[in-house]
Amino acid sequence: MCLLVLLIHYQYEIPFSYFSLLSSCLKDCGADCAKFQKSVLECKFNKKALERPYNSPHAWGKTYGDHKRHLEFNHDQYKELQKYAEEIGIYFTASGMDELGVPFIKVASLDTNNFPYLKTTAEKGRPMVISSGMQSMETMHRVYNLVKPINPNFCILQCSSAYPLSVEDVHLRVIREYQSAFPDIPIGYSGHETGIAITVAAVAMGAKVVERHVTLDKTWKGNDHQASLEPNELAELVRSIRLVEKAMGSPIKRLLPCEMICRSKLGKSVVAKTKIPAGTALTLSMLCVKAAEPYGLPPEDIFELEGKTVKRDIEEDESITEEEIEK
Ligand SMILES: CC(=O)N[C@H](C=O)[C@@H](O)[C@H](O)[C@H](O)COP(=O)(O)O
Ligand SMILES: C=C(OP(=O)(O)O)C(=O)O
Repeated sequence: MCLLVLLIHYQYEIPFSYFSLLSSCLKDCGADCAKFQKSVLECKFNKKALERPYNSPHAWGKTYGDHKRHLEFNHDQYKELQKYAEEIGIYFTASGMDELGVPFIKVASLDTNNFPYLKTTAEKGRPMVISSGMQSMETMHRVYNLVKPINPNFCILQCSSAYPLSVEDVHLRVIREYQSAFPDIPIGYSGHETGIAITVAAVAMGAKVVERHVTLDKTWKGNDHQASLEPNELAELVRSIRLVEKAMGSPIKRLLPCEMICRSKLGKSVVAKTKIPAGTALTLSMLCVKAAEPYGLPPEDIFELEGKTVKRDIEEDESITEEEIEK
């Protein structure tokens, strides 16, 4: 069974007091990890970008800088959240930080082509989860070639960065491209679509790490809420993922023990269409295919029976078994 880490992206627009509630809910739903975003805005944006007016209905300030400052947790709040995650037994991490001692570092899509940051992060030696929204395949090859020699312990997530993401923009097939281009690392999926079906399909395609945003209410103000899952959907997603993981099973196609009951009732055999006296050389016109008692020769071998002789008289409608055929 594949190892699946479910990353949960908290919505930072939610009042801080809701986070303990969300954390226990994530734990109850069976998620493995709660993930946040953390940034030092002056490092992430230049002055003009912070001063840019932000007119979105989801804006929490007049400029993008004011908006982002409103949303950012401080260090103590992160420590508190980390402590709570520890208490309830769920992994805790964030994109863009490692000073809190997280088990792995998430490189958010916006930093994936930030090669100095990527190099420094890889040099820390922690496992990395690198998302690929807003990037091209060529850039992802360069990301792989940069990170691999420094830190082989990383995975790449297919991701398209729009909120909510429309179905046509998901491109699950990129998962296959990544799997064949980078066969020695796990490939995953960071989804911003609505609902759970597409994320479950990503797991069926072999995604080993899954990230979704989570919220307590999709109608709340904030850019990502609509693309997030509410607790009942999250629980359903985890259940469905675990189910699909099990159902992926083995690539070996064979008759299963659980199919024996059905085969004994409905499985087809070679049956005599007419009475066949001992010593007769068989022709196809003497044979037919039926569900029969006892179970006889498999019908897929019927053409090989032509010309073979039978050892004893066989009655019309009787199954033909291996023992009755001359070698
Ligand atoms: C690419 C990236 O960072 N995407 C993040 C993760 O998916 C998002 O949470 C954005 O931060 C969010 O959509 C931005 O919304 P606003 O601009 O309203 O703060
Ligand atoms: C933006 C993030 O995730 P992604 O790029 O996977 O959407 C993030 O982790 O902050």
